[in-house]
Amino acid sequence: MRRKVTVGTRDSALALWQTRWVIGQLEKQHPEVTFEVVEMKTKGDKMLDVALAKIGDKGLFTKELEIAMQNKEIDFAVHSLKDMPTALPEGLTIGAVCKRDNPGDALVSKDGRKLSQLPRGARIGTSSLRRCAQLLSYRPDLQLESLRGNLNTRMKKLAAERLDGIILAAAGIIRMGWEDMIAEIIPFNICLPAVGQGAISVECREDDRDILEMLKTIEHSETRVATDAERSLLRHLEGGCQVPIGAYGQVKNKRLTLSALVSTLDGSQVLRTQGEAEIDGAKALGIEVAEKLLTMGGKEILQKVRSGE
Ligand SMILES: NCc1[nH]cc(CCC(=O)O)c1CC(=O)O
Repeated sequence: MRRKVTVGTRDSALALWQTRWVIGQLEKQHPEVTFEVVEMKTKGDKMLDVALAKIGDKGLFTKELEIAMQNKEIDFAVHSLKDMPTALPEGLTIGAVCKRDNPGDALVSKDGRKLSQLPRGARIGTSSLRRCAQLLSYRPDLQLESLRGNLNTRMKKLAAERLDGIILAAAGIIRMGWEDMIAEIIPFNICLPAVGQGAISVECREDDRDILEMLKTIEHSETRVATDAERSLLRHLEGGCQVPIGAYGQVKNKRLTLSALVSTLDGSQVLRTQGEAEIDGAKALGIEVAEKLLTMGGKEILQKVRSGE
């Protein structure tokens, strides 16, 4: 085993927290190894004020790290699985998917009100098409305002822009130590999470045996299986950030379930379905549930959203 390992990460507070967490776990098993952290800015970090759906680039938060990995400047990179494209660049692989934290979306509101208690026409900050569509479907009176930036920036905008609330991934809020600010984890029947939400992933070179071996110690097989199903669904729908798509996989009693959703941007049409399979059938289940959505009318919805109608 090598003595020194170089780890790439974005430089946001959340990314650094996640990277330190991964290194902390690895150090328990490999006290002889020194981990050196290399902070990098990705294109997504340089365009933090632009709506993701408008940039529409795959690998916005990963590409620079991936190039550094291919060039052997870093040995592995720590990501939020949610930010990873479903197709990886040549020669790279996901060496570990770690145990998922709370996968839900959380409401942080002005005076701790829950979603159902917000006044009519309340102004809610989120730039995610998936969150907007589902919130509008539940409460068409809500006014959704664009909200981008790192978690710190978004939290500050709650007060600065006098919003009634903002929606963020629960996992991110909890990792930053702001759990007390969560008014409500929004139930999945109202807002189904993004593919991979709440899971940290580690990407590395697929031929780097030492690193692959090392990463096995932080792999969580149930999270891997669940998120494999979600990512397979997203790949089949050719999702990305331009279409409201939600999915949540879960392993219970050695069975895998996958719930999924496709919606129009305004939440006027929301399709939901689910499926179940053995745990070794994650990829096939993702495709099966995606196909179900497409035949239920998802095909027309995807066409509508993509053509900008
Ligand atoms: N899109 C940015 C992003 N990527 C991962 C997380 C949260 C952490 C996670 O899902 O593991 C967030 C913040 C958010 O969506 O509020």
